[in-house]
Order: sequence, then C-alpha cells, then structure tokens
Amino acid sequence: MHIYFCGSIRGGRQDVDIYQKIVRKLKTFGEVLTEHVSHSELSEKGEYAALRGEKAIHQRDMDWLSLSDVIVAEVTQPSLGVGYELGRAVAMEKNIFCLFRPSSERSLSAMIRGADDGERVQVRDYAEEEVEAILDEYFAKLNKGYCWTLVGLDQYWSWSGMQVQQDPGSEGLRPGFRPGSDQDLQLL
Ligand SMILES: O=c1[nH]c(=O)n([C@H]2C[C@H](O)[C@@H](COP(=O)(O)O)O2)cc1CO
Repeated sequence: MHIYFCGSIRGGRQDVDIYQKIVRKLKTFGEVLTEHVSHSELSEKGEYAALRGEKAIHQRDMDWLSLSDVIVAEVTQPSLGVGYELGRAVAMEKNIFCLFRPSSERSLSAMIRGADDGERVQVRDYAEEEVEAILDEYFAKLNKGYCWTLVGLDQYWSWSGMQVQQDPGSEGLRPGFRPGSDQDLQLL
C-alpha cells in the first residue's frame, strides 16, 4: 500500500516530533512516499536547494499523490501546502484521513472539517498518546474494504473469463451484459 503523509513544512515545523511518530506507525501499514516531511533536519525552508526548484517538488508530490492509496494528514499546524494537497486528493477521489489535536486550541478550517463525509474523507480529533491506536483502527477498516474489493474483482474476472471461453470469437464484454441471463445466452 502506498501512503502519502502530509504535514506542515513552510507553515511551521512545531509538530515535527508528532509527524515522526505518525510516520513510524504508517510504515507498519505500507510504503510512506513522503517520509521527508517527518525529518527533523528539514527546516521551514523546505527542500528547495536539494531538488533545484519548486516546480520539481510540486510535480514529484503530485505524482506521488496520484500513486497513493491513502492520504494521512496531520492538520493541526495550518499549512497552505497541506490544504492544497488535500484539495487535489479529494478531486482524485482518494481515501483521506486527517488528524487534528484540539489541545492546540486552534480551530480547524471548515474547508477541511466540512469535507468529512464519514467514508472516503475522514477528520479525526485526537490526543498525541492515542494516535497509534487510532491509526490501527483506521487501517484495519481500510484493509477490510480492500479485501472485499479484491474478492469482488476476483469473482468478476473469473466470471468474465468464463464468458470469453464460451465465446472464443468475442473481443470482450459487451455493454449491458448481464451475467447468467437468458439474454446473455442468446447474445453468445
Ligand atoms: O519542500 C517541500 N516539500 C514538500 O514535499 N512539500 C509538501 C509536503 C507537505 O505535506 C506540504 C507542506 O506544505 P507547506 O510547505 O506549505 O507547509 O507540501 C512542501 C515543501 C515546501 O513548501
């Protein structure tokens, strides 16, 4: 599983220790593409010097975002970049899990909290000591969803393979094809 972690860089590095804790946990579920966000050596200047330019950072991160199965964002420290990544991820219909600490006494933007649909986009208030358990719970549910999708796909492919075998001249499935119906048998 590819995981994209979002956390503030130029928005302020105050929460880097929590980012580290989250990324350490995320690595037990899959590959974290944006591990650099949690590096304590990364300053508010960001990666400009290392990557020779803002365009390269933006392009690389958009490629990683497209590749990701899930986005996990620590949104307590406000960051324009994190807000932008989340907006793009919503448009890509990704699974998104945002984590916010009310103990900061900040008020999370309505554009993030209001995007919660209880399913694909989820926003969760948390305290630092419970973050690992919360991530366990989230990924357990996410993986369960994936298992069902795989079972469904497997059934679909074995069914469609059967149809093609019965009709060797077939170039594939026809639109409006219904498995097992008389209409299908006539079409074949
Ligand atoms: O150098 C960088 N590298 C990088 O990957 N980002 C991405 C990942 C972070 O989740 C997000 C942080 O945005 P911001 O720097 O505006 O706080 O943007 C952002 C920067 C600097 O803006």
